[in-house]
Formats: sequence, structure tokens, C-alpha cells
Amino acid sequence: MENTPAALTVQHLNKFYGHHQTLFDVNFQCQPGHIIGLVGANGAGKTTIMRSILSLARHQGQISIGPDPVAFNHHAALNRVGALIESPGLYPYLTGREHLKLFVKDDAQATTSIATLINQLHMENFIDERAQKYSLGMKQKLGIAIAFLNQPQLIILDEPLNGLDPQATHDLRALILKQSAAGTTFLISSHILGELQRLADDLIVIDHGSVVKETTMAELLAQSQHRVQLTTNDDDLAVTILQAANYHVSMGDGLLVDITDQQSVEKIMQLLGDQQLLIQDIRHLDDDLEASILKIIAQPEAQHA
Ligand SMILES: Nc1ncnc2c1ncn2[C@@H]1O[C@H](COP(=O)(O)OP(=O)(O)OP(=O)(O)O)[C@@H](O)[C@H]1O
Repeated sequence: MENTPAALTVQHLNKFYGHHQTLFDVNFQCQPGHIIGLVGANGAGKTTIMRSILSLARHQGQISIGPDPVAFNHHAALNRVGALIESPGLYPYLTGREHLKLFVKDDAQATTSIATLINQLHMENFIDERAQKYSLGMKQKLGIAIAFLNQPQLIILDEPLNGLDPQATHDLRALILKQSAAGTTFLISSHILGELQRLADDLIVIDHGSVVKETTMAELLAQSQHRVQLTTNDDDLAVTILQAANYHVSMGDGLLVDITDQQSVEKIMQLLGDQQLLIQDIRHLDDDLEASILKIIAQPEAQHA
């Protein structure tokens, strides 16, 4: 089978601001049509990685869009990339529609693609106003629309949900999923992890300028810890019974019981029921993406030496 090149390849990316190194040998690939979440704490290096890919910052290392290398002085392949980095740079005296006309490349498809984006992002009621009057969310929507123009193969979005209301968040999610199903690759940074959990196929976790984890969302969530919180009519006895059956139990708000692959809620209920214990409350406490990422970053080997 013919090998399809990755949509984006980043190899040995290092970045210095003066003498201060902010990226340390960053390596990763983005597969075509995947949505990749780039996550990490404030200052971890997400924006710097994105700016380096787009040749907006000088860096050391190799970056390729598909099979084509991109460098600070050689960036033809960036024609196939759409991006929104930090806040969009807009011309105050131009309307939103004039911005879209300015950035569109293919005149033949300009009118339909601009109209479709305006419609999909619900921008009709402000698109013919000058950008100087735009709110944060309106600017952000226009910046997103510009990133989606010209059918890019790769779209890079840095904190795209900034300033977006719930409807706009929903519209953007629908647009990203539609474009990704059509083959567009996305690299998206966001602190809104619940939203990334709904969108991303793959995750790259950055900490102190290094990649500390590259994984699929499914893999990460499958490895996450499953626990139940329960209250019984005799919690002390319940602890004794569960520990004797090799469950890890801690006392919190009720009993917190870790569940491994070989254990289950049904088995817990049966064990306690066999001893005539009454379960008064029971609920699942599965880790979400936030908890899983915090654990990755907290691991000592995740810290850059
Ligand atoms: N122009 C600059 N000059 C000097 N240092 C910079 C510059 N821009 C970024 N940095 C430093 O590089 C590091 C990475 O910053 P970056 O903006 O890439 O982080 P980030 O992960 O995007 O953070 P956030 O989530 O807060 O946006 C930080 O330590 C930051 O202080």
C-alpha cells in the first residue's frame, strides 16, 4: 500500500528567545484528516510551536506540510494551511465581508465559499459592519472564517474558542467535524478540555517546552481511572469487606473505590449485598480529560530537566 505522508511533521524543533530556550526537541506528526489537540499549561509552548510551523518565528528543526518542507525563507507549502493564532489581525475600516474577499484566493469559488462560511458561523448580522465595531467574539468568528477560506489541507487554531458563546462554539465544532470528515487536518490548542474531548482524535501534551505525551483520545480515556463513590449503612464494615477482596478503598465523601479491569460495580454490590450491607448511594467518578492530563503533567518524568 502506498504510504501517505503525514499532513504535518515536526522534527527536532528547538526555539530560543535570546538565550532562553522555550522549545526542547519537539517531535510529532499529524495524520491526514485527524483533529489533533495541543494541550498544556500557560507558557508550555503551544503558541510558539504553532508560530514556528507557520514560519512566524525563527526556529531550529524541520517542519513539513505533507511531503513539502517549510522554512523561514521557504514557505510555499503554507499556501495550503489556514490559521488563527492568538487574536486575528483585522483592518478596522474594512467590513468582515471585505476581509473575506481580501483573503480569498480562488475568485471562481469566492462568492459561494464566503457565503457558506458566513452562514455556517452565523455571521450574517455583523458581516457588513466595519471590524472596528466588532466584539471579541465577532473578531474571533471572522478570524476563524479567514482560517477556513481557500479549502486548506491543514488548519491551525490557537485557542479558537476564546470569546465564543455557546451557539458559536457549537457552530465551530460542527464546522471542524465537517471539514475533518472531508479530509482536512486540524491542530487545535485549547484550555477548554471538555470541548477538545468532544473533538480531538489525537492529543499532544506539552510541558515546559517538551512533548510529554502523544496519544489518541480513545487510548487516554481508556487508561483513565475508574472509581465509584458509595455510601452504605456501615462504611467501616464495607471497607473491611472490600479490602479483603483486594479493592483499593479510600475514605472521602463516602467510600472511594478504585475499579480495575478485573473488578466491576456489580461485583462490589454483590460483595456488600452478601454481607447484608445496604448501599444508600453509589455513583461513577470516571476521570475526564482534565484529570488525565493533570496526571501526565504531574509525573516526574514529564518535567524537563
Ligand atoms: N516574544 C517572546 N519573547 C520571549 N519569550 C517569549 C515570547 N513569546 C513567548 N515567550 C515564552 O515562551 C514560552 C512559551 O510561550 P507560549 O506562548 O508558546 O506558551 P503557551 O503554551 O501558548 O501558553 P498559553 O496557554 O498561556 O497561551 C513562555 O515561557 C513565554 O514566556
